[in-house]
Amino acid sequence: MKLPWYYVIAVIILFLAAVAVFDLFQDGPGEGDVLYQVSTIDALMQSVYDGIIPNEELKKHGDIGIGTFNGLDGEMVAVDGNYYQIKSDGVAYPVKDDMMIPFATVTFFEIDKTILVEDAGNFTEFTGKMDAVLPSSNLFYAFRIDGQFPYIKARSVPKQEKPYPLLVDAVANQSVFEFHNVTGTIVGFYTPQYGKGINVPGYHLHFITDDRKAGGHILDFSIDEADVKLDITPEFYMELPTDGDFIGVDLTKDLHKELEKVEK
Ligand SMILES: CC(=O)[C@](C)(O)C(=O)O
Repeated sequence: MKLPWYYVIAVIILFLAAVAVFDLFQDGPGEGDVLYQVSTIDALMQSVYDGIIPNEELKKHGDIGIGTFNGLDGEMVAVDGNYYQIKSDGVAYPVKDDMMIPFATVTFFEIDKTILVEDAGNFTEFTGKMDAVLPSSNLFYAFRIDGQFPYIKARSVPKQEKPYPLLVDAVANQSVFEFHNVTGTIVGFYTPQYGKGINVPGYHLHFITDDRKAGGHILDFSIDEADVKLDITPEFYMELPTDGDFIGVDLTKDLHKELEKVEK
């Protein structure tokens, strides 16, 4: 018995609809929640600044993220699939596809949870409020916070020349930018304490203004009221250098004291 073509079409549509509805009621993270990382923070701390993949490759793995560029030339902010390089002049430049990346963390952002944060007077208070409501301190998360912020203190670092200095020495020449009552987007990641050495344990946040013209690596900030959009990223993929300074760098050291000087 040959079914009329419209019967077949109807069955296919019904099947696809059933799959879509089933997916909507699935708990937990969305599909493809992969955190994609280039190199490690402890390698960066020890001057591994030569890029290993071009930004054209990196952006295939995420539409939101943070990082830096070849020679430690500025701060990366990726949001809505647009990648920006905030240089030490404080200006956000579009990232060219051939720019090489030594360190970055990106993902395709899917909101799994929205957390209202109120009256966080500084980064430490923000951390305390978030730590109290995170689903678990054992998971990796991506964050996005759009809004107006009473205060943001951010930095960028100038391009370094070889022989490269340690990150803790490079940031001694950082440019610091202070924003007051500024509207924009904070993007970043939470790394569990067991991930130290791989990325910044706790919160690593970058900022870009609403007009996408300025920003940097967040050293301090405050929130009156904002929705923190959170993406649970249970899968982790890391791209490591197979040559250059990474091969011989000592990654057994405990650098948490140096990291505290660099990150905040
Ligand atoms: C260079 C910089 O500020 C980074 C990559 O965001 C960091 O070191 O955390």
